[in-house]
Amino acid sequence: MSDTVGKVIKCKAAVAWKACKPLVIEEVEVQPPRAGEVRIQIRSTGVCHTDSYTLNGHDPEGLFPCVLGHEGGGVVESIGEGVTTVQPGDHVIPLYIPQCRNCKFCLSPKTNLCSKIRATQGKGLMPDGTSRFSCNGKTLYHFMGTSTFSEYTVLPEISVAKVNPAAPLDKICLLGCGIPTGYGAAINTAGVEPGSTVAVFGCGAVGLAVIMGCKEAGAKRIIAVDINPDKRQIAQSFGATEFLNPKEHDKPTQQVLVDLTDGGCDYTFECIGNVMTMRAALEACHKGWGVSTIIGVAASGKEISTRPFQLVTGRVWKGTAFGGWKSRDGVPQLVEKYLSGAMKVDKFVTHTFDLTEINKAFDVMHQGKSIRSVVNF
Ligand SMILES: NC(=O)C1=CN([C@@H]2O[C@H](COP(=O)(O)OP(=O)(O)OC[C@H]3O[C@@H](n4cnc5c(N)ncnc54)[C@H](OP(=O)(O)O)[C@@H]3O)[C@@H](O)[C@H]2O)C=CC1
Ligand SMILES: N[C@@H](CCC(=O)N[C@@H](CSC=O)C(=O)NCC(=O)O)C(=O)O
Ligand SMILES: [Zn+2]
Ligand SMILES: [Zn+2]
Repeated sequence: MSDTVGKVIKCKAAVAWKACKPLVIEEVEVQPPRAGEVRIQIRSTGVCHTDSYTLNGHDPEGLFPCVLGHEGGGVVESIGEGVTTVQPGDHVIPLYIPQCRNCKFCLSPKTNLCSKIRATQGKGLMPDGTSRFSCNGKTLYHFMGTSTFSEYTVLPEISVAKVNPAAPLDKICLLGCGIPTGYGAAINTAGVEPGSTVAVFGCGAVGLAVIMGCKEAGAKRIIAVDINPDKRQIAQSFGATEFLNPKEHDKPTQQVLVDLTDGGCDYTFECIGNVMTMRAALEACHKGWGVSTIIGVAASGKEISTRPFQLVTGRVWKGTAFGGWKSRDGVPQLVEKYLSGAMKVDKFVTHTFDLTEINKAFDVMHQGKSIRSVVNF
C-alpha cells in the first residue's frame, strides 16, 4: 500500500487562476478520495480545444480558479470507501461523461449522457458539493469532473474507465476525448454508410477522427474543409479524398459543396465550434436525407440559425457529446482496438511537453501547428 493513502498529497498542477491568463504551475493540495471516489496519479494529458475555450472565458459554466484538463491517462493511487470496480495500480482514463449504469440515460440505448452527477460537475465540484483541490489555502474548482492538468486528481468511481495496462498512457490519454468524439460521431451518432459522401468542417483532432471513422464506415467521398492549408496533407493521410479551403472560393462553402456533390452531402460534421460553419454544414447536406452532426462547442451566447425550409426539405441537424460512447464500456473497447492495430492514436500526437511547458501546448494549438499536444508528468 502506498504511504500516501488517506493523506493529503502535495503535488504540481497547472492552475487557471483567471480567464484569458496563462496557466500557472503551482503546488496544490489534493484531498484523499471520499466514499465512492478514486484518486488518480495522472501520467499524461492531452490538451483539447475545449480546455482553451474554457480558459478563454467562452464557457458559460467556466469557473475560476480551477484545474483544467479532461484528456488524461493515469494510475489509481487510492480508492475511497465502497469503491469496487478499480483498485490501486489500475490504469485508467478519466471520463467527463460518467456511466453510472442506473440513471434513465444510462438505461436508455439512445444516449450516453449519464446525468447522475452532471449538476455538481457543472459547478466544478465533486458529487458531495465540495472540492478536493486547494492552493495556498484557496479552494480550486474541478473542471469537467476530471481536472487532468494536475499530478493527482480525484474522480467519482463512475467517471473512471479501467483499461488494459499494456497500452501506453502517453498515447491512450487521447481516448479521453478528441478521438472517441470524432470517431464516434461518424460511427455512432451519424451512422455513416458505405458509399456515402461526407464533408468534415475542421481538421483538428476531432475532425481527423471523424475522417477516420468515415473511412472505416466505407464513405466514398470524404471532403475535408479547413481554412488552414497545412491541414490538407494530414487530412488526406487520415482518409480524406478531397480538401476544400473556403478561403480559396468566393461562393459560400455550402454552395461549393452542393455544386461539388450533385446536390449536397449525405453527412456533414462541424468540428470547429463556429455557428456560421454549423449553418454551412447543415446547408451543405443533400435535400431529403442529409444529416449534419454538430460536434464543435460554440461560445457562450452564440446561437445557430438557418431557414426552417432547410429542415422542412429533409435535412437533419444532430449533435453529439463524446461521440455517443457509453463511457465506461466504450473506452476500454477503444483501447483494445488501438492495441490490436485497428485504430490510429499515435499519429494524432504532434507535440509533447513537460507540465512546466503546458502553455506552449495552447500556443501551438492557436498557431494551427498542432493536432494534439500531450503533456507528460
Ligand atoms: N462535442 C464534444 O463532445 C466535443 C467537442 N469538442 C469541440 O470540437 C471542436 C474541435 O476540437 P479540436 O479538434 O480539439 O480543435 P482544433 O482547434 O484542434 O481544430 C479545429 C480546426 O478547425 C479549423 N478552423 C477554424 N476556423 C475554421 C473555419 N471558419 N472554417 C474551417 N476550418 C476552421 C482550425 O484551423 P487552424 O489550424 O487555423 O486553427 C483547426 O484546424 C472544438 O469546438 C471543441 O471544443 C471537442 C471534443 C469533444
Ligand atoms: N459547458 C458548456 C458546454 C461544453 C460542452 O458542450 N462540452 C461537451 C464536451 S466538449 C469536450 O471537449 C459535452 O460533452 N457536453 C455535454 C455536457 O453534459 O456537458 C456549456 O454550458 O455550454
Ligand atoms: Zn475535449
Ligand atoms: Zn447514469
